[in-house]
Order: sequence, then structure tokens, then C-alpha cells
Amino acid sequence: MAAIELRRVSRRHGAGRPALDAVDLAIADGERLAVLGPSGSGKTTLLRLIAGLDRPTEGGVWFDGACIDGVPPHRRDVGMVFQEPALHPFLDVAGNLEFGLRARGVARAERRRRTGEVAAMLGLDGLLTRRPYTLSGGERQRVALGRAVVRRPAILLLDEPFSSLDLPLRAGLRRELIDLHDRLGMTLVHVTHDQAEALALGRRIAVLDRGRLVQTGTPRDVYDRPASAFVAGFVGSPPMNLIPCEIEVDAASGDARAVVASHQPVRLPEALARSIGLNRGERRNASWGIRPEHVQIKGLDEEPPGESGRVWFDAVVRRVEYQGEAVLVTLDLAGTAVVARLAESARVDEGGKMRLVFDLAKSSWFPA
Ligand SMILES: Nc1ncnc2c1ncn2[C@@H]1O[C@H](COP(=O)(O)OP(=O)(O)OP(=O)(O)O)[C@@H](O)[C@H]1O
Repeated sequence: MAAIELRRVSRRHGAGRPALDAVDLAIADGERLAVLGPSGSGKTTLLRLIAGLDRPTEGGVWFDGACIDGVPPHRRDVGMVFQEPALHPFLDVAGNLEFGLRARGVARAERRRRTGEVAAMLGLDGLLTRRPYTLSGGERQRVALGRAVVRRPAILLLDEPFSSLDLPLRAGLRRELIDLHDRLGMTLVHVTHDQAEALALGRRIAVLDRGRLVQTGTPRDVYDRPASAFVAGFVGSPPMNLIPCEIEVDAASGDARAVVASHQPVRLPEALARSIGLNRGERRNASWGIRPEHVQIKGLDEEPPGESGRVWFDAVVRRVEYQGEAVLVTLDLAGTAVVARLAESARVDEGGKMRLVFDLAKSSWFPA
């Protein structure tokens, strides 16, 4: 059993912005959580506090309902893997895998059994007599992972373990890690600045921004309903388009409208204005968020979309990037770059004037 709870946890290093700022986060026993955030957002700090390598300046960390702030790292039943694996250079792979068990006085036969099991799970059987310096980066990370799980910790903490590896290798290791988690069922907390990795790996994602926890949710929640413009702009590749606009609610009729630069105001659903806290007669600067795959483009000679729920703007095509299965088209909408992801068969010319079509039901709105 290992449920983890951070209760109003802050970690300060002197004056200035805290590395972690009043974070409340509950991680269920056996959960696979990805912690996502840019460099400096507090990800490593969060892991170090769970591992006991650092202590909160405010708040506390709880395991299974008990505060563990006084408990040293080696008594926390936690395994950790870092970005650069620190393997023992003079031990072979088997020796590295066994090291922790040996230190804990596990008998030789049992050590052999457990390392054999982990080696088989991670495809290390053929490498057991090799020294670390003869291994590739991916193999070394697999050994580090094996070493962390061989004593079956209740909690496994991973700090960007794949970030120095190339993309195909990363994708492969990610799948191995998910298999490993399915088989062993420990509580897994995986830290990354790579949004694709977080979406693929986490059953749930926690997003950090400058030490604050800004959203937790399933990958789908975080992608479809980002809690802020920061999350919208950080998750997705390319990320969500954020178009500056002004939202106003008519004092008399209560009708809501969005104004994008000099374009005709666009009628918005009434519920929307309420959802961003606008009352009658009020107006506010906002960002209109729409994912590249939800942007359509049409020729100026085509009929403007008549259906309700769709709005259009004239824009100029600035760049067309061929991506194999899709084309990314960047358009200029009154000075804002808007990216559309279109089917590979789309024919669009740079410099051409087109009509951008947005689906209001697929749009997000963020107060500026
Ligand atoms: N020992 C320390 N002394 C002073 N400041 C620190 C210390 N450790 C971390 N910080 C600061 O706390 C903030 C969060 O750091 P942290 O390493 O947790 O971020 P991170 O999200 O893991 O970043 P990265 O992805 O770059 O590793 C940063 O601004 C960092 O400079």
C-alpha cells in the first residue's frame, strides 16, 4: 500500500518565488501519475519531497494517511530513477541490479531469483555480465529502472529518465514502463517536461507552473479542457492556438459577442459569457483557444458556413509545412498566427487568402 498525499506543501529556498507553492495533491495507491511542467516549475522538488531527500518548509507529505516528514529516505519504501543513471561502473549489470538487495542482506538465492525476474521483464537477460560503460544509453536506463524496482518498492519516482534518449527509444521504454507498472502495480510518479510523454504515460496528469499545481486530470481532460491559457499553450504539438479577443455582453439583451481585431463581432452562446464570469454590460480581454485539428479552412469562393456554432474569419496563408500524414498551415489572422492541421490531401498555397472556420463547441476561452 502506498497512497501519497501532499497537503499544502511549499518549499522555499530563501526569498523569492518558492520552488513549490502550497501544493495539494493526492496520489492513489497504484496510480500512474505524470507530473508535467516546464523547466524550473518544481517537478524535481516535488519528487525529492516525496522521496525524503528534501523537506517541505510548509505543509506535509503523508503516506497511507500518516505524516512521514520525519522519516528518512531509506525507510520510505521508495525507488527513484534519475535523468542520468548512476550505475556502479565496476559492477556488471547483474551486480548493479543486486546491489540494493545485497545491502539489505537478502540471501544469495533470493537475490538471483529477483534479479532474474526483473532482467526478464526488462529484456536485460543478455546483458547481465556487461559493464555499464559498454551499454547504450537506453540499456543503461533500463538497468537503472531494474535496480529501482528489484526490491519492489511501493512507490517508484522517475525524474525525466528518458529525456536524454532519442524519440523512438523513448517511445519503446515508455511502453516497457507501462507494462512494468501493470505487472508490479506500485504507485508511479513520472516527472517530465515533455507533454507527449505525459499524455502517453500518465493515467492522470498533474501540471505545474512556477511551483503551483494548475491542473490535475486525465490526459483527455488536460488536452480537451485545459484549465488555463498556460496549460492550453503547453500541451499539444503544435499547441492550442490562442487568439486575443474581447468578449462583451450586451447590457440590454444579454447577448455575448467576441471581437477579434477589426473583424465583425461573433455571436457567442450565452452560457459562455457566464462561464468566464462576465455579467451584462461588461467586457473583458480574453484568449480564444482552438486546437489546430479543429481549425478548418475554406476558399473565399466557397459559401460561408451557414450552420450555427461555426464562425469564420478571413486570413492569409503564411506557411505550409508538409508532415507526411498531415499538413500544418500557419495563417495570419489580424496579426495573430493561427495553425491549422489539415489532411495531407489539402491543397493550400502560401500567400493565398482563405477563410478560417472555427467550431464554437470546440473552442476554449481564457480570461486575459
Ligand atoms: N537547492 C536550491 N536552491 C535554490 N533554488 C533551488 C534549489 N533547488 C531548486 N531551486 C529552484 O526551485 C525552482 C524549481 O526547481 P526544480 O528543479 O524543482 O524544477 P524542475 O521543474 O524540476 O526543473 P527542470 O526540469 O529544469 O529540472 C527553480 O527555480 C530552481 O532554480
